Amino acid sequence: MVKRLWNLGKTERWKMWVQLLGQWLSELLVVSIVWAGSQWILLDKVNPIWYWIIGLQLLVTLIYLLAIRKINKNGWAVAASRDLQDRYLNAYLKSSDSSSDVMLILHQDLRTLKSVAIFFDTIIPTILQLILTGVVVIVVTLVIHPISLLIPVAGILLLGMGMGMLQGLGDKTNLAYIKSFNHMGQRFLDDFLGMSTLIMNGRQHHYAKDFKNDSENFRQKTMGVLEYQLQSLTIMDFCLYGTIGFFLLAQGHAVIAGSLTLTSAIGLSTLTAIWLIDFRKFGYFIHVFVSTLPKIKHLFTVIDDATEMDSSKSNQISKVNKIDFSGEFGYHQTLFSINEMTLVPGELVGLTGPSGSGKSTLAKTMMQQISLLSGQIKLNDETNLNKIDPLSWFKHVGYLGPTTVLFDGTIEDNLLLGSQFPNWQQRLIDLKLCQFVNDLPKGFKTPVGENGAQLSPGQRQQIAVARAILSDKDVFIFDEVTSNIDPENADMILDVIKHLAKDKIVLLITHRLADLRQLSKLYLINQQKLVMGDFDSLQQNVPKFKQLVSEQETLLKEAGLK
Ligand SMILES: Nc1ncnc2c1ncn2[C@@H]1O[C@H](COP(=O)(O)OP(=O)(O)OP(=O)(O)O)[C@@H](O)[C@H]1O
Repeated sequence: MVKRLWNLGKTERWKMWVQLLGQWLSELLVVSIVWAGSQWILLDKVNPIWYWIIGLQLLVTLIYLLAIRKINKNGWAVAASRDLQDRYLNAYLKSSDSSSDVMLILHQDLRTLKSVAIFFDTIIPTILQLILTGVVVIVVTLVIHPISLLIPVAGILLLGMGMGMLQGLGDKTNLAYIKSFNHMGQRFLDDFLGMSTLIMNGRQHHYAKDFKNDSENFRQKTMGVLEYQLQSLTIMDFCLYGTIGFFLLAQGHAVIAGSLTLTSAIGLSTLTAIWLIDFRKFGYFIHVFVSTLPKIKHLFTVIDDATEMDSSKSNQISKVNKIDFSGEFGYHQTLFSINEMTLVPGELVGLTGPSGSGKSTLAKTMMQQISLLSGQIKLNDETNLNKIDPLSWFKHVGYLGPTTVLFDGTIEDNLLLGSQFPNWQQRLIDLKLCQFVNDLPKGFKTPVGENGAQLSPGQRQQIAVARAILSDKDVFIFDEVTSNIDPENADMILDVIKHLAKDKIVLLITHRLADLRQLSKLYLINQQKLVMGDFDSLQQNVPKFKQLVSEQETLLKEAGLK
């Protein structure tokens, strides 16, 4: 996974190398100045090589700080984050349905996308800087006083062991914290939402006690996490600052013993201290990074799933003239099966059945949101739907469900979202759709309000149907579009759908009696099978259909609508 992250934003990666070089040389400049300064103060003369080293470091540092840093700032981090974001969003759009669970995951993923930049602008440069300084420390120490190298190496090993031991404890502490947080959140919400019921029943004191216990439990778990984090910091500090202290003592001892000059001891100590302080920074960043890793892994899973889907669904189609269905439909278990069903332009086909029988499942399968359990949906007698790229398929198919989605803007903005019609107003007149707009003072420029709040449900549905029709697809699926609106608007929309079906493939999913009566080709999901007929034949031959009809008639009578 680290390799995959490394490969993101490749073309801009050189900017990180420039940034790294600038940062690294400015860090080493401090060491060079201290080392040369100590020679100047203690020996009254400076080795000429320092002039060259300091001069070069100073030049690079100044160029970096004054010119490059401004232009180059985090160039790779920005490009790599954008690269990951593009790949993720592309994959997400290909594979999404818009259920609330998916929206929740999307929110989490977007947060991860924001936080992933730390990898490119901080963690990688810190690791590389650590390696570069490490090489300098090793080479210089081996040349000047090899035995001194043992101390930082031992300190780093000790640090690794300490952090490794804490890791296991950390997972347990974090899990306990998350559990108590979830529990507390649920309890709080339950109590809060049901407060008036609790008060009416005089039970608020009992729940207050529960709530108090939960908060105490939560407080303790939170303190546990804080304690653990402090312990980790203490161990890191103990190992690294302890190593620096011990190194200084050892250097002092070497100077007294005469095996090291004082100026070399000062130089080596400064260099090693800087290296160990970088380790301290790295320890913190890696902790942040490790906790983000599972979330980043999820982003790559979404991307990989979509890539896999892409390679198996690479076909395109120019026009849909025929759709044949055969197979089993459902989520994990078969809801119903189809032996044979064909949709062609020129005939309106209805689909009905009891609630939960799987009508919307068929629509979702056609929209490629779920897969067939077995069998196939064949297009134009030649291509299997599951081999068609979803984005290409959506150019040919339009779905409209019972819930209308309108966007804050004018009626015209909403109608023309996906419009292919240059002469769209004439098309609406021909269809006798959205005629209510003529009575509005601002006509098509009337604002609809958030999600169409300024319009009636029937008017909203007319706009949604009109928008679907103006997008000029080959195939239309209308799922209960006449169900939740007044009979007058529902009749008008049914007329429009019938008109549309004269030259388009149209499937109307409905249980509304007035619709069912007018459909000459009607499929009923009955006992997990599809039965075909028209209103009269189904009523005669299928008791379940007869029952559905009589239930609806009773409801209509009770509502005074019949
Ligand atoms: N995402 C899902 N995962 C698993 N099962 C689901 C999912 N969505 C729906 N179902 C189940 O599939 C079955 C059929 O649902 P579907 O929405 O297709 O029925 P329907 O005939 O359209 O019903 P209605 O007329 O009430 O809208 C139901 O039992 C439902 O609980």
